[in-house]
Amino acid sequence: MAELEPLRFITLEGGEGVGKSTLQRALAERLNSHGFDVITTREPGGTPLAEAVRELALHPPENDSWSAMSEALLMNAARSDHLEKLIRPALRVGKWVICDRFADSTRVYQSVKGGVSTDILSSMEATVLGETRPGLTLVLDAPLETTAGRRSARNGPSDAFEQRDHAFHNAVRQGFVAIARAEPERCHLIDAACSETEVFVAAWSQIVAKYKLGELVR
Ligand SMILES: Nc1ncnc2c1ncn2[C@@H]1O[C@H](COP(=O)(O)OP(=O)(O)O)[C@@H](O)[C@H]1O
Ligand SMILES: Cc1cn([C@H]2C[C@H](O)[C@@H](COP(=O)(O)OP(=O)(O)O)O2)c(=O)[nH]c1=O
Repeated sequence: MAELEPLRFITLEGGEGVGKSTLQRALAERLNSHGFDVITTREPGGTPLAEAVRELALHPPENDSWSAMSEALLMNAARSDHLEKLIRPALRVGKWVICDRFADSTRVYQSVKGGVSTDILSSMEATVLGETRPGLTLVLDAPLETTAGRRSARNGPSDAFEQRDHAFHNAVRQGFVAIARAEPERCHLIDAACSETEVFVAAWSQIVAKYKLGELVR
């Protein structure tokens, strides 16, 4: 049987401030420069409804918060809309889609938060994604000191939450590394402590290899 081509659907994963959006812009620019049509998008979000869910999920009313189960449902509801209205239609007409965070973020964040079993998270993921699985997932990894520095350079001094939650950020980091190691066919771990150029070169070489772009992009 002929091997199926990987979907031109690339996801970028990793902790906050690791460099996903920066890499997304650079990859889209490079693909564009070779004449490919590229959609860049993010999760939670990417469609008007999913962006509304993002606002709800990330900024609940003061003195209230979502349980991990509610968050997992919200992320999956947003993802379902995003897949249906943006990602699948784009892939169908031959566009590339580069998404800043996707299903691995739910696996990691909602399980680190506790309270939802891996079985439940996996079954939600399978139901929502169906056949639309990323062809390539680039997992950006860097020491927490590096990402904390980048976040505070971006946002100003890190807030009390970030200071307090070293253990949380560490669990998130380990969660992404574990996924990358468990699924080497789909995922590639990138040392994101390097310069922007080095991160880009590592990511681009994975794309060239995975999609056999070879002569097309030289
Ligand atoms: N490889 C890198 N080296 C140094 N700084 C970086 C690198 N990648 C991104 N940055 C900077 O770090 C900050 C966070 O990057 P960003 O791409 O927004 O991360 P994320 O999308 O993962 O939260 C930004 O100010 C960005 O310019
Ligand atoms: C996609 C997704 C994100 N998240 C969280 C991770 C981030 O804390 C937040 C998205 O915030 P965002 O500002 O996009 O993160 P970053 O700083 O990496 O650019 O939502 C989940 O908890 N579950 C999910 O499924």
